[in-house]
Amino acid sequence: MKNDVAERNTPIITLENVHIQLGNRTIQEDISLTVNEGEFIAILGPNGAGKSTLLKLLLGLIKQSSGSVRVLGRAPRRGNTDIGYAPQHRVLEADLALRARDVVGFGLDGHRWGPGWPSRQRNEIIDKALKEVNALHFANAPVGQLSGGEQQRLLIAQALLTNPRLLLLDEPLSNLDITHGQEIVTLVRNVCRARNAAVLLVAHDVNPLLNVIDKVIYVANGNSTIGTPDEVITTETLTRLYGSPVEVVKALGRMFVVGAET
Ligand SMILES: Nc1ncnc2c1ncn2[C@@H]1O[C@H](COP(=O)(O)OP(=O)(O)OP(=O)(O)O)[C@@H](O)[C@H]1O
Repeated sequence: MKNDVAERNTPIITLENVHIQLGNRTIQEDISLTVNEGEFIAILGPNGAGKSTLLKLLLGLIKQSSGSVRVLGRAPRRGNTDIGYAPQHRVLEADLALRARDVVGFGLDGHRWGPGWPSRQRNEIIDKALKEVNALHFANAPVGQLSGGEQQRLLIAQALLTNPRLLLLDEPLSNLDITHGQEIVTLVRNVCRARNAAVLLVAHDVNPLLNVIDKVIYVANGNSTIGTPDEVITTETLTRLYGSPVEVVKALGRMFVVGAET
């Protein structure tokens, strides 16, 4: 079930006519959008379209060349504890000796309960996050021996440590099969609803997310648009974004984009 409309009227992110240039490459020509409190949004688009770049912009890791960016009422800044971020993740080495709870604890480094606080509070915060992602039972396991889905849950726990109002998840479903991907989607949906946090989740396939997301941001060929999946994932809209013929096929409650590298 999606979020209640009444909860979704406070802007958390506002981009106005934002142009992003990296080196001599234009990543976004003119992106404008608003994300409201508690919204669950998928960021979609082909490889290299600029999905991760959009997250980096919100994190203050890169800067727009023109236009206005507001996140939680301010210009983006590094180290904003109101934002939880889980970067793109590759499966960890099997012989990595760190425990799961140590990996989650890295999310506190640089914050109030960082490594200088080997305290009860630090452990309580880590345990609370582990519980929220249903990972307490493997808290002391060597992280390299955990499955891709279990490792992904740890990254989400890490991102939750500072009680963020905005969660940015970069491809949390990559490397997961359908069942484990669905577990992560349900988990993120529950977190989003329980905390009324906005979530931006980068993905390659909208289908595992169709029943839970409020909107999609689709980026392609330097262009972007935001709306519900039914508004955005259409032959007409995607052909305009890509600047070349694209066909959207809908079957069995799923959406397929044909004619573009997705
Ligand atoms: N510092 C840089 N200078 C020039 N180009 C860059 C720089 N950093 C990233 N890029 C380019 O920007 C583009 C967008 O990268 P980004 O990682 O945002 O894409 P993405 O949509 O997340 O891709 P993927 O789905 O493959 O992860 C890529 O073509 C990348 O090579």
